[in-house]
Amino acid sequence: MEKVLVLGAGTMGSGIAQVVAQAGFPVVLCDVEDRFVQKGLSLIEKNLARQVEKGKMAAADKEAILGRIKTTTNMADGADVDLVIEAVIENLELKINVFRELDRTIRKEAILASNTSALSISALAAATSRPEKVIGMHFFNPAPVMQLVEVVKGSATSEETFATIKVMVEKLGKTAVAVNEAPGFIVNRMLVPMINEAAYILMEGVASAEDIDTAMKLGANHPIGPLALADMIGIDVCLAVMETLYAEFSDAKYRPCPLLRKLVRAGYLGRKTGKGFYTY
Ligand SMILES: CC(=O)CC(=O)SCCNC(=O)CCNC(=O)[C@H](O)C(C)(C)COP(=O)(O)OP(=O)(O)OC[C@H]1O[C@@H](n2cnc3c(N)ncnc32)[C@H](O)[C@@H]1OP(=O)(O)O
Ligand SMILES: NC(=O)C1=CN([C@@H]2O[C@H](COP(=O)(O)OP(=O)(O)OC[C@H]3O[C@@H](n4cnc5c(N)ncnc54)[C@H](O)[C@@H]3O)[C@@H](O)[C@H]2O)C=CC1
Repeated sequence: MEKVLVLGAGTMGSGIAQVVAQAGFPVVLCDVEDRFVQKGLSLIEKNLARQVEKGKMAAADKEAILGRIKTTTNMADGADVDLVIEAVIENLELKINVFRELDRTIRKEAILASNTSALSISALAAATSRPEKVIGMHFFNPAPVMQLVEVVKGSATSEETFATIKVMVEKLGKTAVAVNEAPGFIVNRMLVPMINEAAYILMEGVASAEDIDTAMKLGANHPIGPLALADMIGIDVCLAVMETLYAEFSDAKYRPCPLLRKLVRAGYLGRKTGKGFYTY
């Protein structure tokens, strides 16, 4: 693996680009508009500056990492990469279109990976002429901190592609777990229904947001409470995961909490919009 294109410079794309550049690989970071790319880049700069301030990183290393990140709004600037990590919004139709375009634009030898939270890798692969080179590479938020990457095999993913990505995950300093495609993979199938249940507890007036979060921090030793976590993930992403689980399993136990929908409709998506279950 020599060069990587990260598509989408939001919460995850920016964090993933940082991880890849920090591991020494050149990165092309692409989003649809320059202001989104610049926002992602400034997030990376802020994270690296914090590491320098804490004495955990040399200032020269920060500059070297930033020097490895090239920004663009034109996917074709990454045409010669070895790996694409797609991190655009969690919408199947959009991702299918993106994979169709990637397949046309990026050299045929490249692996096309998706950071999708819950969607079908096989559906994305079917939009390309190289389904054996399409795979899930699911990072966790915040990507620079969280150790896990779920490596998700779709119906057509080859063992060679899986092995290459597993080695890449190790080079990024992370731990891979192997997943045979299923809605929500491993973590989100358990974690997001828990967040959904916390939203129901709030909606039913059983407890306040603060008390729900305190309960799970002190009663279950979670690092942050489920509602604060939802704000960190993005309430739109949580809702999209629940909708995928509900539709794919056709099982009422995954029904999305109406409060999630109400917050998303209001534009209260969490930290990224300054308001969600909490105000920032
Ligand atoms: C939706 C999906 O598809 C999948 C998902 O991602 S689900 C979400 C998975 N993530 C989680 O469950 C996260 C749960 N929360 C946590 O683990 C912790 O609260 C946390 C790591 C996020 C923050 O830890 P904390 O102890 O509360 O705060 P803090 O002391 O400020 O941060 C700890 C470290 O993380 C770093 N950090 C925190 N937020 C960060 C961010 N957004 N980006 C980069 N680094 C960050 C801090 O700089 C700090 O680094 P050092 O140890 O090097 O100093
Ligand atoms: N937020 C989280 O905690 C996690 C999210 N994910 C997944 O990662 C993906 C991205 O999520 P976030 O970063 O949270 O979303 P986000 O909303 O923060 O960022 C998405 C970015 O994609 C851009 N985008 C949209 N269409 C595009 C296109 N055609 N080409 C290039 N860029 C495009 C948007 O402009 C935006 O900047 C989703 O699939 C999500 O489910 C995975 C792990 C954790």
